[in-house]
Amino acid sequence: MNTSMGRSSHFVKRNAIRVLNSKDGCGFRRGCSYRWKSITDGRSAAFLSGVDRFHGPHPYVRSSLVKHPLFASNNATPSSTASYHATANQQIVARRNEINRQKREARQKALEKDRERNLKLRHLFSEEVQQRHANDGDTGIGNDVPPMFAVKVVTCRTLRAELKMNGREKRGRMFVERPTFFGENTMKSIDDEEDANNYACMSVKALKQTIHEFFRRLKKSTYVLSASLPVLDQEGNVLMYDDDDSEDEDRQMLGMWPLDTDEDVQNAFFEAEQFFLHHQKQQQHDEMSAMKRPTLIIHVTKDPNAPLPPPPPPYLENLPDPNASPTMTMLSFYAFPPNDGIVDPNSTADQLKRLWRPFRALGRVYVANEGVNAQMAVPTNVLPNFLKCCTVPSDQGGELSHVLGSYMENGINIDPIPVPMDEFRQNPAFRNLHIRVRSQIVADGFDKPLDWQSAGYDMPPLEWHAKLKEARDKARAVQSKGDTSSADPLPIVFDCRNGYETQVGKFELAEPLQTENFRDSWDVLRERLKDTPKDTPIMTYCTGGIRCVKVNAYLTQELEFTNVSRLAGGIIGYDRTLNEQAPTEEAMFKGVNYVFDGRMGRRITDDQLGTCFTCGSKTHLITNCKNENCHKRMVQCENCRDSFFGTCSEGCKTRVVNSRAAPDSESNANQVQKSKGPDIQYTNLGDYSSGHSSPTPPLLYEIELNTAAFMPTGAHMVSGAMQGRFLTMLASMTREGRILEIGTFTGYATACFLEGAAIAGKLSGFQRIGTRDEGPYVLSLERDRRALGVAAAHLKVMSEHGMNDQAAGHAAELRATDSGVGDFDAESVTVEYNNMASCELLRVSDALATLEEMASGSSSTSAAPFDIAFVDADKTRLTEYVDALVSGNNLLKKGGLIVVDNVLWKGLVLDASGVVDDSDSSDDEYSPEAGQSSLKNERDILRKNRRARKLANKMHRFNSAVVQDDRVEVLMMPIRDGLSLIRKL
Ligand SMILES: C[S@@+](CC[C@H](N)C(=O)[O-])C[C@H]1O[C@@H](n2cnc3c(N)ncnc32)[C@H](O)[C@@H]1O
Repeated sequence: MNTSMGRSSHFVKRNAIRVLNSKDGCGFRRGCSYRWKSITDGRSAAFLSGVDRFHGPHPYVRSSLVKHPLFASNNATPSSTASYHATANQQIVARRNEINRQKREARQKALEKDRERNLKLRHLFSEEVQQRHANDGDTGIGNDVPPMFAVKVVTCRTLRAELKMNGREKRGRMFVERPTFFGENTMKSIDDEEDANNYACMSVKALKQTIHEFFRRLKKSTYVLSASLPVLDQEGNVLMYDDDDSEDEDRQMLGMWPLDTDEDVQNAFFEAEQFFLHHQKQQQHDEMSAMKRPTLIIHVTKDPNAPLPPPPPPYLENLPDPNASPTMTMLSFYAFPPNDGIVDPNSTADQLKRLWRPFRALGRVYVANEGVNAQMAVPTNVLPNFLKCCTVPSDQGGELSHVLGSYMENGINIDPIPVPMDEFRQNPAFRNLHIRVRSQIVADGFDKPLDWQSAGYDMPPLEWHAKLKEARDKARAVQSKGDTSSADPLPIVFDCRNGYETQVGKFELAEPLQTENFRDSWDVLRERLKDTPKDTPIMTYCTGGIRCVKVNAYLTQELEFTNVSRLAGGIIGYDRTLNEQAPTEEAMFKGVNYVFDGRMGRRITDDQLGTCFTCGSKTHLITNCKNENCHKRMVQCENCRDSFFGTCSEGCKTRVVNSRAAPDSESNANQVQKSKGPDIQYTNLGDYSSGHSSPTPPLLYEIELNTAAFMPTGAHMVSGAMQGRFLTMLASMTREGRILEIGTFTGYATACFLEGAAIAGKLSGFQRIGTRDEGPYVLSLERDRRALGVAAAHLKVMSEHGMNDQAAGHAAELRATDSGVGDFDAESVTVEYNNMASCELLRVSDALATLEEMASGSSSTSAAPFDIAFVDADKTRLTEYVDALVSGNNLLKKGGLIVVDNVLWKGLVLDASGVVDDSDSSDDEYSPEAGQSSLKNERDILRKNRRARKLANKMHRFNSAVVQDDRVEVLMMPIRDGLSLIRKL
């Protein structure tokens, strides 16, 4: 960029305040990289796709900039955090690569060995070698012996069952090279490595090694080998049989002899050879043997002297098969072991993994020095065993009593209604069991830990229920009759969950702390309680109880309150206890209990406390945006969820639609992330069209979101995805890619034109980057300094990073960090894109005046004529703009195209009457009135707006005039708010 952009003074400050006050935005963390999102305002979201520009912003939703609290501290800048994560990620990736490399090498070695063995076998099997052996007659007894032994290996039933060997592993055949010393009728002691290689299988060790290559599972067991000669059928074929667990004596009776020493092994092969030669003789005699080579049967049986495996711990006795469970049970628990806590969290995590493996449980478990925090799904048929495993004391075989056991406050919170397996598979709360070691099980932000053992009274759910009911009745009495007779003050009830959790459900009388993160609670509590007497009863609750341990420790130890209690087992415990012990009682908790697993929430009562993020109606549903790049958590009603395909905005919806419609274009750098899920059922043609158009580059979505954040009242003015793609297509079809834009705003259409101009330049074979005088070049005129500042930042990102996901990330950072965007205080700025096209943003006081100057050739701004002029500003003077563009050839080439936006003027051109009041000529879409009028969602309301009617009349007059102008040819297209293509003849 060839300009210095001024720091935004007024602008930055204004948004900084918005950040601090923001209640409706949220920064969030996904995986290990921080992602920044802003909640766009409803109206801009509705306008983002460009499908519907008529819908106004929803009054319930305010746009805001969002700042992640992590970055709020002075020393944690986004870049330092990002670099920290980058380093951590690099280490993980390097380690993974190293492991993969080693695996590859080992595999390569094994393949190489296999190949060598196969080659050798093939050679030995070759007719030539067989023939040579036959001719050599090297057995010393004048008969020919093939160079290979066939060895049939049979494993016993006990081993098969114990090692869960499949059919193919039960038995098999391998070929062994006949050792040369066999011809000399001698034994060989095989002790060095070379010998072992040359005489594979001629020692116990070598034989076992070869067997392991075919029967890999045997490695895990202790077994003994014995051998027998083959049994032949009447035609001389070797019979295979299933082995059983014969005792020693039986084995001898069956003609099996043990292979305990190397000598035994060699003798066995020797016997096999003799047996074969004997049969060969017989074959010559009666021509019946089908045995082609010496054959030995090797029996693999469990070693009777192997030590017995230790008995299973009591909790694994009679363990049913967890895979056969028809349901899953959701549960949660936490423990703060006293004294030194968990001394070695890593080994505890390993221990938990090992002990819980047989249960096939899923979930998310955190282990830290301070304790364990678990949310899990356990197959219901093994639940009793699992509970035993976690709770049995050490003297009864329990291995977890030092971390869980009696330290699990309120035991294990078990959801009373198990989830059927089908349902669980469709919408899994967890997919794996993740046991992670963390510095804390609940991040609190304290410099040093408090005493978690001393955290107020742990109030049983029914007592809590009664207390709350009593307080509610008292509060009602005070309200209705002004009865203040009671001496006891009402308790303060704190909902200690984060703001988003309380949106869909809470206890009556509760005051939500409204934090974005748990660690923000301390300031909120200190401020709220600063004038409260220390003996005021304070009751706290959260989802499962763990957060209240910390809150109450803070209230008692730091703020010195004396009458503090917390709901034992949290809302989950309350729900279960009430269901089990007082099912007829009306629950004091209303709505949905938000939970941190795939279910998102458990409905406790039918009350709908939430407000739909999209339409503002009441709902109890909470969800995450289905656009995986966004994933914003939001309250959204069923209707909006269906019409937005589970996404939060038109922008995200289009991304999801595009990504599902383009399953094969993954290699495209601009490809948006592919979403999983069922195929989309399109409900309107706009969605269908988006779904069947090439994906919009990710950068453009971020430009829309930035516009909503930086220029909320004008966010509806951006061209949007559908129109933007159309403009790119038009620009790419020109010969030179020379585009003039009137009305840059935040640079959405400018970016589309620049993209198209670069394509045009490439297709036409331009060798140099375009300039004012020739080649692919976009000139965009704008008078608003703030809009230009935002546009300049966007085009800089595009110039440096392109339009892909990475570029989108940089653009998203602009609104997240509020940096790099300021009022434009230069005259112009030029950026280059793709080594092909350049783009100049020019600040003007009036675009029409600048155009007229350029047309006359007198201006310093003059440029070679353009292929396309996009008129997207100053809608009351369209006739003058078209005039300036078509008279003379300085501005627009002969045959060039003028594109005029908004020619249908929100549909009101239909109503346009013959009475046109010209008195108001100060049109500007980006005016306060325009912002206000677009707040309203219905055309009828617009009809009542005098100014809107006047503008519609003007537009109608322009449309009627231009179609009669014989210097041009017009095609009006009902895309979005109407686009007229006006070709200069
Ligand atoms: C509809 S917006 C442009 C939107 C943009 N082309 C896009 O697609 O994202 C109109 C812009 O024109 C600018 N504008 C209006 N009148 C103007 C004038 N006389 N001279 C220069 N700019 C003007 C406004 O400040 C506003 O930013």
